Amino acid sequence: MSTTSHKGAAFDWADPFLLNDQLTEEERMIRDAAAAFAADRLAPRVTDAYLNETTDPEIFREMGAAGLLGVTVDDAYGGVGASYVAYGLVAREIERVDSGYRSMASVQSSLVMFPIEAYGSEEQKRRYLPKLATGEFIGCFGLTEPDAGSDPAGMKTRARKVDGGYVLNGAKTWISNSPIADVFVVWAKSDAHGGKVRGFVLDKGTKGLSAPKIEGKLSLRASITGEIVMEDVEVSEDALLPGVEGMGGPFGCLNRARYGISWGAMGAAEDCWFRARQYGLDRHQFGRPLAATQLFQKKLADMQTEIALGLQASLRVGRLFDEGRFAPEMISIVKRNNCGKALEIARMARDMHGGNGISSQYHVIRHAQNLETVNTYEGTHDVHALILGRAQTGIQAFG
Ligand SMILES: Cc1cc2nc3c(=O)[nH]c(=O)nc-3n(C[C@H](O)[C@H](O)[C@H](O)COP(=O)(O)OP(=O)(O)OC[C@H]3O[C@@H](n4cnc5c(N)ncnc54)[C@H](O)[C@@H]3O)c2cc1C
Repeated sequence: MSTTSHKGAAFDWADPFLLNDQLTEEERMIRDAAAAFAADRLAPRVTDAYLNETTDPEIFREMGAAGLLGVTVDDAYGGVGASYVAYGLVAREIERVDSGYRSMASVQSSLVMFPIEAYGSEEQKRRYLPKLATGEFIGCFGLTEPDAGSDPAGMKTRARKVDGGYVLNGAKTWISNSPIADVFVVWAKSDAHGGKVRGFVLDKGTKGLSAPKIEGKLSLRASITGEIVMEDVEVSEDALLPGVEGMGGPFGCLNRARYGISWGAMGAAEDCWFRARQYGLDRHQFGRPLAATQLFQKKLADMQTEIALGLQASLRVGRLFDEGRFAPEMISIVKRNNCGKALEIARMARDMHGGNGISSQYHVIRHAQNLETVNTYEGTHDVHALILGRAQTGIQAFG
């Protein structure tokens, strides 16, 4: 990295606010392990996976072996027991390669392991968490439905109480990992609990449970997505997550995943920024490098600025998370802004690569396509604006 001395202070163009210095030794070690894993195991596979729309389930086992699943989960259950900042750093390194790979890991850690750890019985924790941590089990999280996306409380999935358990009926859609999942965390309105939303943990192979793949995605193609169809799925009482009732259950999980996404999106943006810079130095037009032009440098400055600010904001929210002082609105700020800025940066990097920018070999268009999804899932850019508008005005504008 080039450093320029100025009155004794060093400026590292790639780390303008010296984020590295603000991390603990453990956080740096976890980040470096994730970076090495991403470079060695993920980067060589991603172009083929993306072009062929294939997801190798083995990646979960490899992530587990590298200690990248359940980063914040208690080590007594197979997790790493590290900080939320460490979790964010892992997301950043994985998404530097591809948002789809980060999605696979985010779902496993924040949307499946977290609710089982936070809301599950001791028996559920012991049964699922260690195998989810090693990647032997793959998890998915079913909240979104065909008619309930931004408004998940409008879900139609129902759990009907029967002797010794429940019968579930309904359909979930756009569910990451579902076609290859062993463990399904699904949310349903339960008649035994006054119609309140409850969480259930279902096992693959249960009668009436299926998870067809959604074909033809032009974004996030390295991460498999499917439906969850539940037709009279009968489960015993011990499938219910006992520790939570109402929409606070799924939102507790989403808070964590969204926070991780705020870091991840910046990882994808950094990859685009670094690639655009290098391309500008290497590519000559009109007898000089593209990087010698003012317009090119202005674009690099915009990228550097947004990424430096975005990472610093995510670090702050992560520290507040670790201190138990976070509010969901803080997460809306960083999820919304970092995803929106990352998408702009990826599109800009695509443009700066000219015609080469549309080739899979240069990676930037893949990031741009992926970030379209990242900007939409886990609360769209606009819905997070409405959450922040409500916080300021006291008026809910959702509908
Ligand atoms: C690849 C992929 C993976 C996903 N993985 C999962 C998963 O693992 N689990 C899961 O449960 N879900 C998952 N999702 C679903 C995702 O969370 C939803 O797509 C998202 O919540 C948006 O819902 P929707 O698609 O129904 O859009 P809609 O809610 O129909 O929104 C459409 C548009 O309308 C806007 N809009 C909505 N309401 C308002 C309003 N009140 N005011 C103004 N504008 C509004 C939105 O901002 C958006 O621009 C995934 C989605 C994708 C694409």
